[in-house]
Amino acid sequence: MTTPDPARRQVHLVAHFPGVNSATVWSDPASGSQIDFASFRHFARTAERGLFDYVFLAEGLRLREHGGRIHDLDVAGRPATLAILAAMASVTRNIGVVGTLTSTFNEPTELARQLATIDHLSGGRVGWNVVTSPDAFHGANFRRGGFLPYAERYTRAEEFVALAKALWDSWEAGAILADREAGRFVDPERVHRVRHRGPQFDVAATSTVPRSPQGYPVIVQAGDSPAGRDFAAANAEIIFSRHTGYADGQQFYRDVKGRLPAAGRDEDSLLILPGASFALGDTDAEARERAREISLAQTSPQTAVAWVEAIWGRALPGLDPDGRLPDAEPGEGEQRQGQVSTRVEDRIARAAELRARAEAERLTVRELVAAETAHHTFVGSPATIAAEIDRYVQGRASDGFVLVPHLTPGGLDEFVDRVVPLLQERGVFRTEYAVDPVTGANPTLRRTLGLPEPQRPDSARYRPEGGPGDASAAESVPEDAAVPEEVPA
Ligand SMILES: Cc1cc2nc3c(=O)[nH]c(=O)nc-3n(C[C@H](O)[C@H](O)[C@H](O)COP(=O)(O)O)c2cc1C
Repeated sequence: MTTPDPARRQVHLVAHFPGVNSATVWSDPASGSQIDFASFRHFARTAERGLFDYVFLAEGLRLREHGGRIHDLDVAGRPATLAILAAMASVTRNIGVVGTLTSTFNEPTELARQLATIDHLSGGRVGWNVVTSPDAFHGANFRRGGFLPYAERYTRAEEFVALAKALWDSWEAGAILADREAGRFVDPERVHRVRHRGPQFDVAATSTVPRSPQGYPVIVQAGDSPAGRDFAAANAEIIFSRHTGYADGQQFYRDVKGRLPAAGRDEDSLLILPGASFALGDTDAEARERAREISLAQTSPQTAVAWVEAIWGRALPGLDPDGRLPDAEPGEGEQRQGQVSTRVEDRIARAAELRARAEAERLTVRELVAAETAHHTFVGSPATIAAEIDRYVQGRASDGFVLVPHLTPGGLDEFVDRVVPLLQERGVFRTEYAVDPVTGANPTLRRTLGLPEPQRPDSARYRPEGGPGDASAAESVPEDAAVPEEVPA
């Protein structure tokens, strides 16, 4: 084990709890529960043993459906994010805990309070992955039903995050006096009400929670459109991306980092971490064989048929997973709901492409689906995978990876045991967390990530005599600053 080499870009690693979905091999005898606390504890502690930056949860607000029925790969459930973050924080000490929570269906004051609370309980180790949620299928879960028009989802996200930050910043340092002699606990002059009027929210709120040890939770974003990228450049400190190819990753990296100067930010204030899966073996050949086995295990006969039906947009009764693709042409219906990746623009062209591949490679339906959905980013021996991760980071194709193992909860263990030491030997991965040598205090998540702590806005902005500050930023201001009656559009 060597110390990190300051001349080389450092790798960031995130552990994505796999739960149960189409990439998880739940039928493997080594697979455990996706909901028992023991699974979350094992996974979070393994990631902490591997000195990962944080452990991560995606969010699914509604069980997927296929052909109007619950899609079985979601039946096992998707437990709620905040409770799991708190639980994982309580059994770890230094690693960050980051959860996905939609800005489309939550309310800012309540969500800001929940996140700030866990940020305090964990010693400043929390992050929030702000997503805008995919569609009206999920929207039907909520009070207003339906969905927002696409563009409005990002304007709502902007307003949501601005309001959350105003609340998180609304307690000044030193607001808690705890002065026994004077009998004063809080200095009310230093706790500011936030008055916000905007197209999405009209709120007069006070935060019930002081600023956290890292200021406020780290903001993560996952969304790929130009609007999503602009939102990230203005608001996020991390992007969870889908761009796992090397050249594609470099292009995405340049694009997003190129948007930062317009937002007054520098390159290192935003980290780009694509999702990645891996198949390890003692040798590269053994790893390739293992990757093939995993893809086949991920594609049960039922999964293969459901995948083809989702592309074909219709039920295909009698389709043999060990036989050929159907002769019938695709329909126009939506067979699958709640899964963005199965939507197809031109079904007939896609069907022709699949038929051509199956014929050329002499593949059965199941083999074809396994080949089409195989998405291991890293396949090889520990040395090969460590070298590959290092290449991506030095080549600015990413700042590291969000690793998604195929087994819950033990799928990360071999990566921690076999690949992490090799990254450390290369001098590109930490060999310890930055625990305070005097107090023993844990590092905040921002510190672990090497991100600057957010500066609290100048207190003058919070006082009537200081004026409202920048009027263009006055959509979300403390109530005791002058607030315009109407927020300019
Ligand atoms: C890598 C990645 C992960 C995502 N994870 C989630 C998730 O866990 N839950 C969710 O509701 N949406 C998730 N989304 C969806 C985004 O929030 C967003 O709704 C979607 O990508 C459409 O926005 P876009 O057009 O800007 O990409 C994810 C998107 C990406 C790219």
